[in-house]
Amino acid sequence: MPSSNITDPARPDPVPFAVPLGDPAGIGPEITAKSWVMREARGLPPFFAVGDIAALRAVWLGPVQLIETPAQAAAVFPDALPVLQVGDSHPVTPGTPTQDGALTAFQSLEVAVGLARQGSAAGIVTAPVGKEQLYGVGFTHPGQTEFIAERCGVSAHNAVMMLAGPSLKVVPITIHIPLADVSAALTVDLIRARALTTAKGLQRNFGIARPRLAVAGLNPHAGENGALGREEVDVIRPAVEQLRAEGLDIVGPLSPDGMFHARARETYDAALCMYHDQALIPIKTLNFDEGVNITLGLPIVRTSPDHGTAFGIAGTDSANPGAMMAALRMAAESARARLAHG
Ligand SMILES: NC(=O)C1=CN([C@@H]2O[C@H](COP(=O)(O)OP(=O)(O)OC[C@H]3O[C@@H](n4cnc5c(N)ncnc54)[C@H](O)[C@@H]3O)[C@@H](O)[C@H]2O)C=CC1
Ligand SMILES: NCC(=O)COP(=O)(O)O
Repeated sequence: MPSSNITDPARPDPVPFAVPLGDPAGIGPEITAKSWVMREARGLPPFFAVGDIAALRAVWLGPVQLIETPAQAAAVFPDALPVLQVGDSHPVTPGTPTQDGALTAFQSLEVAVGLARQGSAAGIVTAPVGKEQLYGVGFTHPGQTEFIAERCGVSAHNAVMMLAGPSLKVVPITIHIPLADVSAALTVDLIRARALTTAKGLQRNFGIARPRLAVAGLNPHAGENGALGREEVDVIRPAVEQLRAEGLDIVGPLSPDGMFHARARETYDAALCMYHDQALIPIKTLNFDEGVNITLGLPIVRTSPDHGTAFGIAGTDSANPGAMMAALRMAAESARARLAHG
């Protein structure tokens, strides 16, 4: 499989990134268009939208140009936002998701992953999808992370969701499952797989030679040695000890409430958290407008803004493109780091 290559000397134009527009009724089209407007000011890599041009037209009057292949994108990009149309065009009302829109989002993701896997795109930067809407049209994965991993032949265990911002990087060990199921889902194997992929991902995508990992407990005060819950004693500490014996620079389980203040954050490169909100609340509090969701452990580059579809503000021209631009920049940096570090 070709690696993500944005500087292939045999190709005169840089290979562009594919941006599946996500739910057409969400803010994905708006933040993609606003990112294109800021392309020079923010030094963004070339990219093309994958989806329904009607979704862009519903929120933006700027220049768009249909392309038939990704190879046409680099030449178009300086003057117009290139769009690879997926399926038929459907009417789009921002803020009102539809089944047709969810199907377009699903198909756009599939197309974009295929283009990245075959090397026609340097990677993918996904705009937000509505998970409830996707589930409604037969999407059987918990999220895009697991879908992309499967299409790349990587098991869900070995694909890691990392949320990364200027102040913090976090990894949820369990992701989109009910809180009531978290304890049963936590195993030494899962923590080990996520930690190893995270360490490798920090080296490969961020150029951190010897990553330092901090592992959160699950219970208040990391369980007080079993008095406030057994998960730390039975699962988390054994996993950390095994990983340390394997050579990882890793500490924990730490009290979750005390590991995200500024001085604590200086002691590690990424925090492994036991469930979705334990990881995402601190990063979104600190870095909402520049937080990036990057998938580690894949043969392709995949990033995304940290936020969702924001249906409530879609069509009001108030969506902040900061996280989308950060996702585009991180995709380009990650592709470069992969070339340098292998
Ligand atoms: N990567 C993805 O595809 C993600 C998708 N989602 C999906 O998004 C949908 C809505 O999820 P919520 O929990 O409401 O989160 P959300 O991130 O869409 O919205 C949370 C709050 O932040 C605001 N907001 C979000 N992005 C913004 C931006 N760029 N500029 C200004 N304000 C912004 C919204 O207006 C809302 O007040 C759900 O269906 C969920 O499945 C949620 C997170 C990530
Ligand atoms: N809360 C993060 C999120 O929903 C992103 O999920 P994914 O669709 O990127 O797997």
